[in-house]
Amino acid sequence: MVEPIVVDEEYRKEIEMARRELGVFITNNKCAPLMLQFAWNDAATYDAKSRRGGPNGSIRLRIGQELKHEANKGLEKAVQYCEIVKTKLKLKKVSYANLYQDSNESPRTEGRFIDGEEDARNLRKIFSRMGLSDEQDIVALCGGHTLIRTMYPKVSMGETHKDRSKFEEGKSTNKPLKFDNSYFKELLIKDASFSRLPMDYALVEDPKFHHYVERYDEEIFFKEYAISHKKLSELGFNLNNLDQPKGPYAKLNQHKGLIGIGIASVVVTVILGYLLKRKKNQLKN
Ligand code: HEM
Repeated sequence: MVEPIVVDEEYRKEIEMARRELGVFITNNKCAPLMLQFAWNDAATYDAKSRRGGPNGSIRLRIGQELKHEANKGLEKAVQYCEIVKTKLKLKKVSYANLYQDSNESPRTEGRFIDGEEDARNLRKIFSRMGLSDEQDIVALCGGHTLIRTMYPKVSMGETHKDRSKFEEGKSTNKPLKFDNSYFKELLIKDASFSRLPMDYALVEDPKFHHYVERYDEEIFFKEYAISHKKLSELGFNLNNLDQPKGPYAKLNQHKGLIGIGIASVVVTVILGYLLKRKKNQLKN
């Protein structure tokens, strides 16, 4: 029988505090694109077969290895932002040590990097490896690219395009800080003045992906993005099967799907809350 999960009250409070603080930080520093990409790249290491990797913040522990990979260009900044929040709040329970069980994972995550050059086949391969093989999840989540602004000359907080991107400078959307369905609309226009990643084109060219690109008016996109993002943030957690990886942090790992482990996994949920709130405000005004 599965024992009920008891979440330490102090731990829960710290997670809530971190969530609020990160929300404010992201708004003030206009760094939602960076943080969303950071959260995604961390989650995208998940391997459904071995149940290793995933949205657990372990990306931070592989500085010099994973973070130095070109696919993660400039994401050290996101780690620094998380550190700022962690230090400011003087978090005791939510510790990076929570994540150490994944810290010696780097050899296993080799080959799980993404670089934007992927075609439709590779996109399916990446998401299937993560256990997200449904086309709806793939296209909805890739809608996160509505926030891409790495291609702009100035990205955020003094960074330049070169600090964040290996791709040509250009514009990838008309409104890079606005979370809406314009990514899909602009993909369909096929306007050559937009800079696109090969994976972006794959979404319009593959007939099954195309179906979702066309279908995504703002309402449907938001609804389905929220569902898929929740799945993303819970990768590796199954309440009915707590046979989680063993080791000193196994207990903490069990809480993962409920409140998230460590700051970086909080980022995933904060981002979603932030984006949805932003959207609501936009509709009000
Ligand atoms: C397999 C799928 C994906 C690939 C291959 C991919 C690849 C990339 C690449 C290469 C960049 C950097 C572009 C540049 O250098 O200018 C990027 C940026 C970004 N990605 Fe993805 N991505 C994928 C899926 C996603 C998903 C699912 C999300 C969100 C849930 C996401 C969110 C972002 C964001 C927000 C940025 C912009 C960061 C910024 O402008 O600061 N990506 N992606």
